[in-house]
Amino acid sequence: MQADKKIFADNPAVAQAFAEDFVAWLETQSQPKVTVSLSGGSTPTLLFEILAKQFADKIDWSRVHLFWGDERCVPPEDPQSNYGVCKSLLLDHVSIPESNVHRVIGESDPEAEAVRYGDEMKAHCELNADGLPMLDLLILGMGGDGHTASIFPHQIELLKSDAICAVATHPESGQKRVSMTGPVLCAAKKIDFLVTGAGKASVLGEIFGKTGDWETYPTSLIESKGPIAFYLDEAAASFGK
Ligand SMILES: O=C(O)[C@H](O)[C@@H](O)[C@H](O)[C@H](O)COP(=O)(O)O
Repeated sequence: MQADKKIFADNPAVAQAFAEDFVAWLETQSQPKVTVSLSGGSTPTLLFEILAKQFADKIDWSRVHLFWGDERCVPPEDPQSNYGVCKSLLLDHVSIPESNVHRVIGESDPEAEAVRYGDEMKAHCELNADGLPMLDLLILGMGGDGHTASIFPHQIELLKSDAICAVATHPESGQKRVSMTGPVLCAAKKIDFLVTGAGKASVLGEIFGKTGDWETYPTSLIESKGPIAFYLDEAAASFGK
């Protein structure tokens, strides 16, 4: 994996820096419609708050179309819902048209929703030569087991799926998720990982050093024709110490 590492003091500093870079990047995008896929979990919550508090009126939200790299198969009011968390921290505080928010319908049947969401992505994203949706920006997180989106090590074959989205299962809880698959993640024009906390350091060290079990981590195998950057706090980046 060829990736640029941007290291900041702590999670708030990562979120602030990424928010500023995101706004600056948006200004470089000349296309009328910009497609952005958000990560889930806890890491991006600070970013959502900063975008809502500091940048609500500095972004032309009418241009921004939001997707989710993965979603838990729960209704939006469930605290586990990635969309639900983003709605309460960001979407309810900015003037983004509802039609620009492409949530995974977590309360639907997972297999049917995986198909529907793939179709929605194809309808709203530019397609590459293989007919895959090409996101302008893909924001990803990484779990302590090296998973990204909801592609976990025990289902690493989802990195090669020929479906746009697939139903994944959390290895401990068994929770079903709808996740973008590897080819779609890797089709993105630009990929930014937000990874913070000491719990991610050892896996990151294996990934960047190509040591230990690095090849078993889905995050290791995310490639892109465009730039990949890791926004890290010092705790996550402490593998180099
Ligand atoms: O739905 C999800 O959980 C994710 O999208 C997942 O890939 C997440 O980014 C990582 O598990 C990191 O989660 P934390 O930010 O909570 O550490």
